[in-house]
Amino acid sequence: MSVLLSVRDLTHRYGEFVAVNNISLDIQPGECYGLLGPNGAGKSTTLEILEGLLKPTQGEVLYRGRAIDKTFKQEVGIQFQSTTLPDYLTVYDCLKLFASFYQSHTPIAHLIKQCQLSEIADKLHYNLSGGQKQRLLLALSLINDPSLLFLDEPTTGLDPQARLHFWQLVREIKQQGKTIILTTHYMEEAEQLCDRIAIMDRGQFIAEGTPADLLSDNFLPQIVELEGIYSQQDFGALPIRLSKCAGRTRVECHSFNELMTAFKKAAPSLNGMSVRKPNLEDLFLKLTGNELRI
Ligand SMILES: Nc1ncnc2c1ncn2[C@@H]1O[C@H](COP(=O)(O)OP(=O)(O)OP(=O)(O)O)[C@@H](O)[C@H]1O
Repeated sequence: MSVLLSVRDLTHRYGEFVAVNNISLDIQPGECYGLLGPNGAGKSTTLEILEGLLKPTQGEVLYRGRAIDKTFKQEVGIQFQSTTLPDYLTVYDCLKLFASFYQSHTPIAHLIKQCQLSEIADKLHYNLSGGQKQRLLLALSLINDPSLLFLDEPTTGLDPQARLHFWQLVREIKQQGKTIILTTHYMEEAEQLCDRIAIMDRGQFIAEGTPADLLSDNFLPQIVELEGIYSQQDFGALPIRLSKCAGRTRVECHSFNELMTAFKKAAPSLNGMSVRKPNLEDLFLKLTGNELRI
């Protein structure tokens, strides 16, 4: 399968400050690729370069093997976090306006149905709720039936129902064969939607791969959290990884049953015990640390 978007040795500086530091990646057709990272990691800068909106200081971006040119703009869709539109436009007017920018476009009725805008098609766009606004921005980004869709933190500020709804929409769009590049601060969102992710920190990629591979490379299969402080000795020679925080012990292990069998002390209290699989939030914190980014 040929690569859709290829990024080589990309660096971007704002003055002396290096915001993106020599990253390379390949986006395959039909995949959903997630760009994750703490505040200030360089995600938006990278995204703007990939969208063709910002010229990198160094490096190249190739779309279908060619440098980004005018045809690229016809083939991509960008869902911005907000868009400035005249107040007097209804949802339908906004779609009509965006359709007029392209020689051919997806039928507006289809987008209204797909993005569940029927009931609000006549509403002024500035009166929409957060979830409705995101659905309109998504519909606008799909107006030219793009092959490649950029979603920049598309569910920030949405309530859980609206977020679940939005995820379903993204899955449907993906099923149509579109390629998606997504940034998000919600690890569950990345786990739900992304085939592959990259975690960025201080302008560099510190991990890249499928969520499943990254989790199995970085964690044992189960995480057991116990009330109280324990040490390796309490579990004999069982291969585990232990960490302690605020009166609790977190144990990574191959199997909960094995862990309990190996336990040398009286059985730990079930109160406050949890058993779960590692997730992307664990991975994110493991790789980027707990320090607040300012
Ligand atoms: N126009 C600019 N001029 C100078 N510095 C900038 C500019 N835009 C971004 N930066 C800096 O570059 C770094 C990366 O910013 P960027 O917005 O790409 O990060 P991000 O990962 O998208 O962050 P967030 O998750 O907070 O949106 C930050 O330190 C930011 O302050």
